[in-house]
Amino acid sequence: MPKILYTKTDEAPALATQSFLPIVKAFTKTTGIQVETKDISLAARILAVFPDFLTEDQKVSNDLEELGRAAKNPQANIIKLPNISASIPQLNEVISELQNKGYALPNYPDEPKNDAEKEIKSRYDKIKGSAVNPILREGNSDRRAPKAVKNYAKKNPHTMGAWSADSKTHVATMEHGDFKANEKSITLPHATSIRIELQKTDGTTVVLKEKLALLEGEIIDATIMSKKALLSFLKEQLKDAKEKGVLFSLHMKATMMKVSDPIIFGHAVKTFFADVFAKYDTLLASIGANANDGLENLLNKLKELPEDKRKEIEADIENAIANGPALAMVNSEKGITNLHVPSDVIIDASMPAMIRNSGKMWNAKGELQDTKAVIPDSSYAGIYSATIDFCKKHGAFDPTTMGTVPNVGLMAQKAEEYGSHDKTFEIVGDGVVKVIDINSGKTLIEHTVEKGDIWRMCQVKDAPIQDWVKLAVSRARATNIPAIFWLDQDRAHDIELTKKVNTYLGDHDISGLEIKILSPIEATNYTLKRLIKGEDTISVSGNVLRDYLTDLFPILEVGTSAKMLSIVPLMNGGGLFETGAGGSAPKHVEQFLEEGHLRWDSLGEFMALGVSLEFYGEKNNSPKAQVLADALDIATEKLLDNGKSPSRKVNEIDTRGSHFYLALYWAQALAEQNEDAELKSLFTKVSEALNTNESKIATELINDQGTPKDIGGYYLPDSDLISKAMRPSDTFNGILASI
Ligand SMILES: NC(=O)C1=CN([C@@H]2O[C@H](COP(=O)(O)OP(=O)(O)OC[C@H]3O[C@@H](n4cnc5c(N)ncnc54)[C@H](OP(=O)(O)O)[C@@H]3O)[C@@H](O)[C@H]2O)C=CC1
Ligand SMILES: O=C(O)CCC(=O)C(=O)O
Ligand SMILES: [Mg+2]
Repeated sequence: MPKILYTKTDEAPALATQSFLPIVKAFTKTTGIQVETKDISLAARILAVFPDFLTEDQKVSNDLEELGRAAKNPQANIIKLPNISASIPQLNEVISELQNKGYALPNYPDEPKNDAEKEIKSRYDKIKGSAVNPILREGNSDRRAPKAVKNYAKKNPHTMGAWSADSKTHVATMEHGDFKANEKSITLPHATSIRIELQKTDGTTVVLKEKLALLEGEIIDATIMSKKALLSFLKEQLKDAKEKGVLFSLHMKATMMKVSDPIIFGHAVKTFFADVFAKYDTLLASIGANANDGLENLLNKLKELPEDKRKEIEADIENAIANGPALAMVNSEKGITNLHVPSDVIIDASMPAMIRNSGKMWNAKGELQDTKAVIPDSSYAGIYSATIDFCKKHGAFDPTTMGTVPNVGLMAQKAEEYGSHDKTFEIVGDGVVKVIDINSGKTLIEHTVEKGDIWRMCQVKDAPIQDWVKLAVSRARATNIPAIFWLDQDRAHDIELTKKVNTYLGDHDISGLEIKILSPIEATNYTLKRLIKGEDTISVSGNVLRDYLTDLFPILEVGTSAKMLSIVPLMNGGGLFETGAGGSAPKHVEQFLEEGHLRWDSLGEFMALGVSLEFYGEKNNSPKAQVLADALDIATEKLLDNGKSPSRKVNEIDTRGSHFYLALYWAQALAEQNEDAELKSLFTKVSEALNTNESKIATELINDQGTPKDIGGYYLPDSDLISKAMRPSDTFNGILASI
């Protein structure tokens, strides 16, 4: 029996699910469509891999593994909500919450002392960071702002901070010694297996990866970030930020690049607090303080020291903050800086937010200030400097007139950096890292390295590239919009990819289409020039740029990436429908717990459900599914037009109210359609009941706001408490139950 698999995740989206899913189930039930939930929350993913530490009734199924298998099934129909990609501080928090709830899980062993601890660490390391998306993404991505969303933004523009030509905001990126500069790439002429080893100058060899099977036509590349070059770059930038009087901010993706980026983040922390680390080096090591986990972790670890010592170090830290360049703040009221938690500032969302805010970030006084955005690796930093330069010249973008930039992104089968963490290493000693073909014994790629350098290898299989080119051509054809491949002829990897793009474009009829290959900086300028004229341009990009561009353009165009339609046509024939393009917005939970108001916008869920139902209808020859999908589309558009999206302020419509209005409009559209008499008659009654009770339900939902909420936990909240909190209208619940 075909099903729609709906994911239960974390934080705000998981709260929203508790209110939205009962509506979905009530509406689909009558048509025989089954909607099944799969729990891929961070807590469930941990419990699933530690059964040996749990009692029988605490054990849970491994839903992520099941979903990963389902994604390869031609029948797959998966709705995927954003989930937490956990940093180490988040991992420690969830473990401690679960332990307090009676789950006898082991601690995360930062520095494992024996084989048992190594094994535990390796289980946790697989859960850490972006551990869900790469497993489900068995296809490339098609993300765009639907017409209704774009039209709504044009009529109801979000605020955009003005830009001035003399803004001191800029991007700082490395000019040598980084991943881009050191990249080497090859395309494999035939399938083989490789071994990765570090041959140290002292004559010993460390095997970094025993064996990795590669397919014919697969592109691999390897590169290093030189520690020395990075440290001198960071030092220079700190000095320059102070001299120029701009905020120092670091923008990384410590979640997705879970091995490399926390190390780079840690170097920034150690460079900023160089005096503190020099003075207390051994002491800090003895309490297990790890700069890679951020300043907050360091401050927490200090609590293990005698009070006078703790105070002394805290004073030195404060002193360093006072004497260093001003730091960009994540929360100025609480004193949380850009260097506190590696997962607080995530580049895909943080850079667009800054650009939308006149290129400014918050300083310690809670005021906006020009910023130095430090993005150490220069592979992709240029797209942000080009956008910033563009804004300095042309002023802020105007949502009422600007065009749109849909994206076709290469990501299938862990393409490009996604998943590269199993092939990323912090080098333990000087020497040479070699990628060796096990069959021929030949060295395919080698790099001379120094202790502390970060070496990383990425792969892209051939079939995903073919699929990506095909998707790009089909989107260009369907929309008649120019499609630009963002590929850099100065990067070894992109040169290999370009050869394939040129070959595979030959497999398609591209007559009459405008298809170009431009470097990321050229592509940015080309796209932005068109954008301000109201012209649309498809960006066809690799995985990292897919991530960056699908927050950048949505945030500028429609105010948030939550409103994106995000489709992943799976290579085996199924469909994965991601909701929005953004994250799990932890700030929203905080507000919900304090004020009982949830501002999560579920538009992404509404649209994902729409395309999922449509896909269900086509796959299973189910006209009823199509009727539901068409009615949902009408309802979503009406919701936008009538301003029934969640407000940011307490005592105004929130996520729950917005779900109610979706249900009301969905029922109305089903009552008004004439394609399915059975659905028409059923939903005429539902629609009448919802209409009659509209103001009563809306009032019940608003009246529930304004007081703190207790949901019994953060990572593993109590499902009864959440359900109670998210479904406070008895009237609405009663009508749903009657369907
Ligand atoms: N696909 C996935 O599974 C993804 C998961 N993540 C994870 O999400 C977490 C937070 O990531 P971060 O990069 O900060 O990105 P977020 O997208 O969560 O946050 C950026 C800001 O965007 C706005 N926003 C995003 N989604 C919505 C929504 N549905 N409704 C209303 N506003 C929204 C909010 O702004 P404001 O509150 O100012 O209105 C929010 O603070 C991390 O754990 C990260 O790993 C991130 C990206 C994708
Ligand atoms: O997997 C993740 O951690 C983030 C994914 C993401 O940001 C995206 O796909 O846009
Ligand atoms: Mg993203």
